[in-house]
Amino acid sequence: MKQIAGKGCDILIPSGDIKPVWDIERSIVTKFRRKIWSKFIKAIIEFNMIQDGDKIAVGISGGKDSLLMAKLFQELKRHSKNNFELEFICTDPGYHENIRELLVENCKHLEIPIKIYESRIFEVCQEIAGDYPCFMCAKMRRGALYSRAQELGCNKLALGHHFNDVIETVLLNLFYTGSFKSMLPKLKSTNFKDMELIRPMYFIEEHFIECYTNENGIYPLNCACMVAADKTGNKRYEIKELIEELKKKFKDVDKYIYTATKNVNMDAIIGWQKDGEKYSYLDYYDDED
Ligand SMILES: Nc1ncnc2c1ncn2[C@@H]1O[C@H](COP(=O)(O)OP(=O)(O)OP(=O)(O)O)[C@@H](O)[C@H]1O
Repeated sequence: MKQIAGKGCDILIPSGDIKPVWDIERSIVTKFRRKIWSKFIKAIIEFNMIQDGDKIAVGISGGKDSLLMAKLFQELKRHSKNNFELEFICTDPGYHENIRELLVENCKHLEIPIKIYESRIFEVCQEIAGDYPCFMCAKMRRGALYSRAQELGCNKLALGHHFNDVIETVLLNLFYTGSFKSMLPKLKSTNFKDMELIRPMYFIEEHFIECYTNENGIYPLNCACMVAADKTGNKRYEIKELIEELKKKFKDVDKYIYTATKNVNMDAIIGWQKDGEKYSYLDYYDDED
């Protein structure tokens, strides 16, 4: 499988065989209770992500993050006071047949009742997105997931972005677009009426997702992209490395990057954007006398 993965991707290969599903589920509320389960619950509560009557489409790409997210939601449904329904959906963007087989086998073993929908996303990106297919691919996948979710009567779409995705996004925006912008834990869709996107893994650190995956012998889809492999230098990996380097000298730098997104001091900001409009602090400078 390794030769199918994109260049520059981290490959997660478990050291042992996959454990029985019962053990895997138990590990979430025992060994990984503090580092994974509690963080999942914290995000759901802090950002008020689930309400009675919700029908949530859980996006499963087959990677480590979304496979864990599926198990977390199943566990939550078993214990939650909230009355909500779940659908597990995958848009197959054109995975290699071995990759698709791995996805199906994993979901079977993990008892995730996945619904897989065909699409030609990789093919389309290959044809028309030139040297930078990632942005287009992500947008198309998101659109396809929203459509499927809506067809299934869902009002929410859950994605498996985790804590490291969040802080890497903050730095990517800072360094490569010159803007201070985060990834929000939930947001309303602008294109799909009454649909909301939620990111319940917002506080879970990637390292613990890797530990859980490895410890349970799960072989997830590792960077199943068939398009971008040789085209783009992956900036996200560079940022990941940079954060790791910084952490050697300043252990909590990751926590501080996140905290900064909650502590923007508008009295010390030169300019900002809101609802597509640009503002400058000078617009208000003389009002403050
Ligand atoms: N083809 C897909 N079908 C369903 N959901 C998807 C698909 N691609 C992405 N997603 C959802 O969007 C999230 C973020 O996608 P991204 O491509 O950034 O994945 P990732 O960080 O590699 O996560 P994962 O380990 O779950 O693949 C995934 O965790 C998953 O919830």
